[in-house]
Amino acid sequence: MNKKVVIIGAGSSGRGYLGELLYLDGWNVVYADIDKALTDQLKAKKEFHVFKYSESGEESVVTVKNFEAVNTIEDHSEYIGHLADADLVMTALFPDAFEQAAKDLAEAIHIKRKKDKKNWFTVLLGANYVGLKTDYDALMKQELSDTDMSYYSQHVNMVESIIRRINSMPTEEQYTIDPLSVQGEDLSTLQVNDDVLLSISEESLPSFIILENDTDKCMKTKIWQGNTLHCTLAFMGLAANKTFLYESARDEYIRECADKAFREANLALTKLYGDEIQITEEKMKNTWKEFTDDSVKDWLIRVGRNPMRKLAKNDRFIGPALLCVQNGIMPYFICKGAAHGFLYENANANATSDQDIARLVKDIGIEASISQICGLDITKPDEKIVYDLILKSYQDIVMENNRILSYS
Ligand SMILES: NC(=O)c1ccc[n+]([C@@H]2O[C@H](COP(=O)([O-])OP(=O)(O)OC[C@H]3O[C@@H](n4cnc5c(N)ncnc54)[C@H](O)[C@@H]3O)[C@@H](O)[C@H]2O)c1
Ligand SMILES: O=P(O)(O)OC[C@@H](O)[C@@H](O)[C@H](O)[C@H](O)CO
Repeated sequence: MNKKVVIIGAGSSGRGYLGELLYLDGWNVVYADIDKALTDQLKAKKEFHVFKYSESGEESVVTVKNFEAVNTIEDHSEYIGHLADADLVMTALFPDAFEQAAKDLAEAIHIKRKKDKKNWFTVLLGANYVGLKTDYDALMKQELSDTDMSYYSQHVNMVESIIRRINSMPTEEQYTIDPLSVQGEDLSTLQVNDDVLLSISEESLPSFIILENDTDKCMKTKIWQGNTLHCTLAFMGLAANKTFLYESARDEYIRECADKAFREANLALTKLYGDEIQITEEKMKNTWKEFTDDSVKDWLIRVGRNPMRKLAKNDRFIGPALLCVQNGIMPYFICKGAAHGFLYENANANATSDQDIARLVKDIGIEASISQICGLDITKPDEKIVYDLILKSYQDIVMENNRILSYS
């Protein structure tokens, strides 16, 4: 009999990456999502398409079938029941959903403890987030009673994984074929911390898993340099009214800035992890080949989405910028990318100031906005350098924009 896996979060990564690989690997997948429109469509259509593009731009399409879908609110008890008897649970969520996911996992753990289930409960955590396991563990501690906590320590294994495949919303053409479709790369592996072997044997794991012994390093070297470059392209591209990532990467000036931001971050990370992670020119060339290619039409609004999260202290700009300063490296281009994030205007008129940084800057000023969003304490010398670099860069961009306007 096929084994059952529940994926919490059936978005681009949940269904378009994890779900697709699990389907090809023969697992019974249950998609659990809070978005009713999405779960209704998954229930009704019973299939979706994943458009994948290889490095050389070749397209392949997988039609994913044989799954169940539950809404985490409307079908709550059915959802918790699935969690409680799944062989494996995976998450593909943004940080603002971690707390709710922890509550739901705690409910399932309570049921398992009451039923005296002695089998291990394995949860593979997925998100672009440095400190993923530590923060989930803390959330679980908050949600569980003492008795459930003791069950948790003996029978629950929460393990970090690295969601790496770039997956985006469909193009208009793909949307017409299938509104549930996802477009992205064809990466067919998932890195998972080898702590997973505490609760599952290697043979019982999905075959596409690659075991890693230091996922914190994997996460930092992903978010604090790859995503730094990616988001610099997004913030600068959006400020220049571009739509797709490849357009931004083909702009010589933007590409140069993102390239230099990556190199600053890479240099800082080598101080942490040694020269073995130093980027080679060949790798850099491949990166630019990939990002200037227009096979995957990745939307800049997706890559730059939720700029406040991305400008937070532990994320893709301030994380590597502080590491640079601590190691005597000036994070000039990282801070330039960050500064462009403060221009981010959400096109949706109903967007809250939580989504619309430009509006917050108008309301409270750039200085307070940088301190508040980036969590920088200007009484600390290292943090003051990063704060100043972002502030000066922002002022420079605004002055330059005004100059262009006044001469045109
Ligand atoms: N898309 C990518 O290229 C990519 C690559 C690497 C990492 N990631 C990371 O993967 C995670 C998911 O990203 P995505 O691109 O799939 O986003 P997405 O917006 O496509 O999907 C997230 C899904 O989570 C659902 N959700 C929100 N709260 C929930 C809850 N409490 N319970 C269940 N479902 C809930 C949303 O309705 C949505 O369908 C993020 O942390 C992202 O940074 C994405
Ligand atoms: O998912 P976010 O919002 O944290 O970041 C947007 C993109 O940079 C990200 O999804 C990348 O596509 C991904 O991290 C590539 O592995």
